[in-house]
Amino acid sequence: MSTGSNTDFILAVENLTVSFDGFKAVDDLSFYVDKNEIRVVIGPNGAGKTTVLDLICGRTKATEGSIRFRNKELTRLKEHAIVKAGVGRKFQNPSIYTDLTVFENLEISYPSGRSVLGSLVFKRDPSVIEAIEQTAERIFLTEQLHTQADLLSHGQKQWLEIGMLLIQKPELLMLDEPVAGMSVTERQQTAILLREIAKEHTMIVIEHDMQFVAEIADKVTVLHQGKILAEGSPEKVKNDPKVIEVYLGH
Ligand SMILES: Nc1ncnc2c1ncn2[C@@H]1O[C@H](COP(=O)(O)OP(=O)(O)OP(=O)(O)O)[C@@H](O)[C@H]1O
Repeated sequence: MSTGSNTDFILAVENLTVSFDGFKAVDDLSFYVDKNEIRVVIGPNGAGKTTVLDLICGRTKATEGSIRFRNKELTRLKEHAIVKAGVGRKFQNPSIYTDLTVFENLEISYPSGRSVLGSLVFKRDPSVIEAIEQTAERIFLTEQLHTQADLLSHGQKQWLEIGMLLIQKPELLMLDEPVAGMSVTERQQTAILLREIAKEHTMIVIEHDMQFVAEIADKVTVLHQGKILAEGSPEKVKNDPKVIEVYLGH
């Protein structure tokens, strides 16, 4: 569990607003995330969850408000600069190189590792190999290290993409529905994996599966129409009549 308080938060989102042709998808939103916290964002379709992640990673520009990550203002930065500042994002569908092996996918993702085109004279650095092997072990893919990514199960592909993020050591990882399409066993393993990752990183996760949310979340933020409907422990949020009315009851 996170032991921090609002005085040592790593991410401070304040009065964040984005309008699309006058429609406020995110409306004067403020929330704070502690270091090593797993924050889960839930809410009905169209609540603004994905847009919040898009704003944090710079894919969408805010109309108003601020996003401070380790006291650095992100709203003025370009996407690549936000990645460089330590923010990694995984999208809903795995974006891995299907014709490469697990090893090669991780190698490409390693900072200053081999480029996609690769060079024939490229010599593998032992420290890179070690980082790849450690990451593969964490994401349960040691035995598949030299398997072509295309042949992995859907769940294993999701883990590989998490691994591709992890190897870049972002301080903040943002995951959009990481267990979508996974089997029950894969979900359980993913919960263990995320709790393990949270020892060294901070995470924001969008998720619908409330069982999974209860297993991983330190704190849950419930969005509705671009605003916070409720926030607190998974238990507190689950029993909130407003949350039951607009989301869980459906
Ligand atoms: N680039 C855009 N232009 C116009 N409208 C947009 C844009 N991006 C998002 N929206 C709108 O903003 C609202 C919030 O969308 P968003 O995808 O963030 O919701 P969500 O909570 O992630 O929903 P879901 O669970 O369905 O993914 C929706 O009404 C969506 O149509």
